[in-house]
Amino acid sequence: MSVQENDNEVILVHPENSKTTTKILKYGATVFSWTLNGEEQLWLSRGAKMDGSKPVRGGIPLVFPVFGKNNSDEHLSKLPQHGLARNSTWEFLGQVSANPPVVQFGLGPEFANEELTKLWPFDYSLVLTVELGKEHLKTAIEVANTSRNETLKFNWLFHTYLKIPDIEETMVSNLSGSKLYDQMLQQSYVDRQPVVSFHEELDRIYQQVDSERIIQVVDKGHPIHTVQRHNLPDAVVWNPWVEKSKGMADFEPKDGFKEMVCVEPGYVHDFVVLQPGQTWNAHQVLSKADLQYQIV
Ligand SMILES: O=P(O)(O)OC[C@H]1O[C@H](O)[C@H](O)[C@@H](O)[C@@H]1O
Repeated sequence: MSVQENDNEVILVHPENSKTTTKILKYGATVFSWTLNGEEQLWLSRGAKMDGSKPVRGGIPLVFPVFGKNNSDEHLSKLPQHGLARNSTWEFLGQVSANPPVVQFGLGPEFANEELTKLWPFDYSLVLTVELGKEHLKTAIEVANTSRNETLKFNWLFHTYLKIPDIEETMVSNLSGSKLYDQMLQQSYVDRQPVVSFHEELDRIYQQVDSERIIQVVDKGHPIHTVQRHNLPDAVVWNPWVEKSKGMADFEPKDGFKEMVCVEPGYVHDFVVLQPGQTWNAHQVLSKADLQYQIV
């Protein structure tokens, strides 16, 4: 059996390599582990809450309908940081393919966190599709506006925590020349550095990065993660470093920031707006892959 379901999680094992697996928690439909030939690719905090009491610190939390904390929209401003999808238990919709194994999860106001749904009372339907390839992990989202008369506006983001051996030896490539909003400096500018490197807390929203740009995480000259995006023009790059890690109760060990970097493909520079009956699709594909030097 390549797909197993229990009360809280769904586990996929690749039929051609039992050491290639992924695990998804129904809470948040959070992918919290992805092993490629026995090697874990995602970072998961040892202090992560897996019991539904808090969004998972690590893996791939799903951000919807708002990225960060909104202060201006009448309804979105009532939601906590990063919305309600990561705080809701999703419905397991089942397996849709055997090789590669593909499963789906669904969320709508009828299943979502009740308290938060009262604060953001819109009609929508989300379907998350997780595909475990021999060499990749694809997560795809479809958002439908199921209302008869109201528009739906939202952000989407895959808050992907990637596991790395050493943040100080890590570079994130292929973002050079892109406009960004630096959340630390609270300023927008164009990144003129050839690669992103890490020496302190870094929290940047790269905006409208051409989807042809394949973002890579490079460790001592080797690409250890390759992130391809479809319909996800923005990419947040984040490492909390020393102080911010100390301040997060579920971030363990405290020096765990050395072994993680978040590269978060999303649609956050603006809202996606759907008219009644419309749908929107996007996906990310994670893999290792050869080094791609791209012209910028
Ligand atoms: O602590 P959380 O709500 O999970 O947010 C974790 C992080 O998410 C994103 O990467 C934001 O850019 C950061 O500013 C934020 O700190």
